[in-house]
Amino acid sequence: MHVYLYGGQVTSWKNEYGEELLFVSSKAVFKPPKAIRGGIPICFPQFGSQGSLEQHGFARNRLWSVDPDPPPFAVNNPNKAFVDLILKHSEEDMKIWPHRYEFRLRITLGPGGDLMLTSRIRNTNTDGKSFAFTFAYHTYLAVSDISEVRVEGLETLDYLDNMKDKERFTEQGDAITFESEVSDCFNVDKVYLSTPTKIAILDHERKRTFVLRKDGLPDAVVWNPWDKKAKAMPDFGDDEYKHMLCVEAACVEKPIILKPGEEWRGRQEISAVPSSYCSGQLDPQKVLNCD
Ligand SMILES: O=P(O)(O)OC[C@H]1O[C@@H](O)[C@H](O)[C@@H](O)[C@@H]1O
Repeated sequence: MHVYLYGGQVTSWKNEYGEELLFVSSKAVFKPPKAIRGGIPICFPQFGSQGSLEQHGFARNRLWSVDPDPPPFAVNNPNKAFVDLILKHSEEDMKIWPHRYEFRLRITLGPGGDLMLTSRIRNTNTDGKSFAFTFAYHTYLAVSDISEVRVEGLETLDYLDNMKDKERFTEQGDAITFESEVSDCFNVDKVYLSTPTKIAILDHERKRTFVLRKDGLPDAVVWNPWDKKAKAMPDFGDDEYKHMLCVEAACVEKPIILKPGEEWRGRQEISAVPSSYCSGQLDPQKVLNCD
């Protein structure tokens, strides 16, 4: 696992065979001012462009620190490998977001190779003011070929379509796939609302299933830029959209509000398992029910 202090960002997560499980663009730039294109950027205190801040907020392009003395978690498992990072308000940032906060991020590699991210965000305002924020773990999963991928767990849910002015739609009954017979441009950019806590991303070609579990984050974003948008992004290769999919545990529709002294927690855990191990016939119910 690799973690950058720049962005507090995980940029590499491998399985026991040394295979990379996260996508990072070959054109990614690992220094300011832009966020690193790939891995797991943290979107805070604003997801997307709805708000006064730059797209996805500023946490992803700030320099975080290693937290020397993190407050303990209620349950601490000594067998896990983890790193604690912290980001605090700066005088400069208070000009664009006038709040004091402490954002603690614990990145844990579980005994089975699972990747867990736990965020604890505390309002440390001294002026008695609450603040509101939206959030996402903008997770870039590495996939063999986007046309071989299926996402399960989001069927029949409502979503906001960022490609259609954030209009609200309801997903049809089937698992989500990423092929388009009608057009060669298939930019997917949807915010699924109030989703189940478990989502499965099946990569048929690689026979790998990512199981994403989340807590404190009601929504889930699914994004792939497809070819036209890929070409327009300077830090993204023209064909790289075929080998990635963003599935992001998020809180977008209803911002989180914290009073001074209050703390919020949001967690995302991903495991990568052989599809057969979990699902047999790639049966969605079996994938979602396995633990
Ligand atoms: O290029 P950025 O700022 O990293 O954003 C990438 C994408 O991130 C997704 O989460 C958003 O839903 C998309 O709208 C956006 O295009």
